[in-house]
Amino acid sequence: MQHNKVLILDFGSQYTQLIARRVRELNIYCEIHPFNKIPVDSESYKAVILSGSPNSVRGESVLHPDLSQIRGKKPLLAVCYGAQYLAHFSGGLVEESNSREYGRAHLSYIKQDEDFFTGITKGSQVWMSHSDTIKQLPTNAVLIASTHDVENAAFKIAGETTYGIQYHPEVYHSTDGGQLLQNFLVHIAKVEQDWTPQSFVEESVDTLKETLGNDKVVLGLSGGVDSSVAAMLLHKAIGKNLYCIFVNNGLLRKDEYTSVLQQYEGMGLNVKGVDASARFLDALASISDPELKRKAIGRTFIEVFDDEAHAIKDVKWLAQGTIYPDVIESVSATGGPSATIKSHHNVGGLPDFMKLKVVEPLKALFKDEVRRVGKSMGMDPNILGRHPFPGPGLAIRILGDITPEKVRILQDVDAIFIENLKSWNLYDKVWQAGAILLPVHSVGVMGDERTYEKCVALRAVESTDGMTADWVNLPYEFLQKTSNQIINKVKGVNRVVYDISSKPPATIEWE
Ligand SMILES: Nc1ncnc2c1ncn2[C@@H]1O[C@H](COP(=O)(O)OP(=O)(O)OP(=O)(O)O)[C@@H](O)[C@H]1O
Ligand SMILES: O=c1[nH]c(=O)c2[nH+]cn([C@@H]3O[C@H](COP(=O)(O)O)[C@@H](O)[C@H]3O)c2[nH]1
Ligand SMILES: NC(=O)CC[C@H](N)C(=O)O
Ligand SMILES: [Mg+2]
Repeated sequence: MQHNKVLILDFGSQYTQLIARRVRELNIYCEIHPFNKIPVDSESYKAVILSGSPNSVRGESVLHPDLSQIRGKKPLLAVCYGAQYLAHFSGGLVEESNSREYGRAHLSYIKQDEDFFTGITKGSQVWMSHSDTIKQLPTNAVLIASTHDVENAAFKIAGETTYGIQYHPEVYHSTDGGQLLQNFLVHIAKVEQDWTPQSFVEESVDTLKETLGNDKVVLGLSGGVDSSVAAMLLHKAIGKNLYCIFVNNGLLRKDEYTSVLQQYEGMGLNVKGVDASARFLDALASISDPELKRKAIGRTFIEVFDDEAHAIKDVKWLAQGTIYPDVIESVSATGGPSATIKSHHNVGGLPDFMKLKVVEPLKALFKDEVRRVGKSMGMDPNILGRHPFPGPGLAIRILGDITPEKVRILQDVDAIFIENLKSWNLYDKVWQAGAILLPVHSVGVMGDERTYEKCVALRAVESTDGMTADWVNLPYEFLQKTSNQIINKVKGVNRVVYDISSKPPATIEWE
């Protein structure tokens, strides 16, 4: 079945992914493409949204796509830069605004009987983020909304289903933003809301059957949400031809290797556990630099995987749990190089010598959608609700070099922290949590004796996608009990601290 789909053209706004999420929340499928790479089958999209941009339509940094196949031919919604772009190139006037406008504003005027604003009333809060402003609309444009400071806050082009808005309906602080997107997509553009987890599962299974036929597929299973859901989908499509490999890299959480293997047993999956702890710890011996650690782990994963794949006769495909943010993070609208903050390990990017074709059934989904898809296949909520856990595992939470003793200490500390979060009903309220072993010794006193032992940090963050995050305000009493338990029970630790840094400027992991 061909879905109704919406095209989002990205001009590099920090909010472009949010536009996609809000559209998907309406059960409408959408794709983000760079503004200068409009898909050749653009006629197959039912509506188009132009994103905002850090650039300006004035001067040299203008981003100028050819919209001749789109404009006037299908419903078009232009947000912020998009709206300025429409105005500027259709005879309007865009100028630098006297005062830059960021944050909260309220609609002070809405044109009567305007379908675009059905269900939205004067006073509605909207979120602004711009320094240019549309001083004058094109002559064929009709003003449909204003705020106190921005007269031309929304307009439509007469005779077309083309709309421009200066504010950002995609950010959650625009209170009626979801309603506005629904008005535009469902009522004006008549896009059907047919994108549901059930339909996704049915169609993916059909497509996978067709693509993979009778071929064998190997999948790296981590116990995490993404690879587990990918495994279930593939299992539905190809059954016994799916070979899952779960690697113990010696850097998993306490007892995770056995508990995850047990969890998978109940799901009917064909999972092979490979205990490669010694190989990973060897590869990491005396390495302290974070990037070198990540590289050593990535390399060892590939070696282990290569060995295992060779043991399966005639395997043709490698399946991966890649999700949408992984895909779009690597596409930059303006093509500029972005800085490497951390080399994320992935069993992806396999070297050519492995000669496997890659299949990625979740590559169009956001994390919350992956969870919904898993739920619709009846998967264990304990797997779906798990906090994300990085592939390099505890290696990037042990600052400095790694020894089996340090791994054991951190596993014990982490287990107490996570167990307590669960028993205090805090686990599901936190997006990700873990402990970090610091390369610091400090003086303490235990039973009247001087100690000189290790210090651990606890970190718990809230986030939607890991791109930005804030530390969680955990109850003092919880922190008090947890710290006490850790120091009393884990030998070698005499001090616990709590990380109160947001991302940015810190990252979630310490390495
Ligand atoms: N211990 C492991 N054994 C086998 N494959 C692994 C292991 N750790 C990671 N991988 C592979 O690396 C991929 C990337 O890991 P990542 O942590 O981003 O995703 P995930 O574990 O599936 O989900 P989550 O983000 O919820 O942890 C996984 O999908 C999996 O294919
Ligand atoms: O599979 C992974 N391989 C990695 O190399 C890796 N590094 C960080 N992470 C996870 O990504 C999210 C963002 O982490 P940072 O703020 O530390 O960059 C957080 O959820 C991290 O746990 C990784 N996941
Ligand atoms: N958020 C945006 O799209 C901003 C557009 C333009 N760069 C401005 O500052 O007005
Ligand atoms: Mg993981």
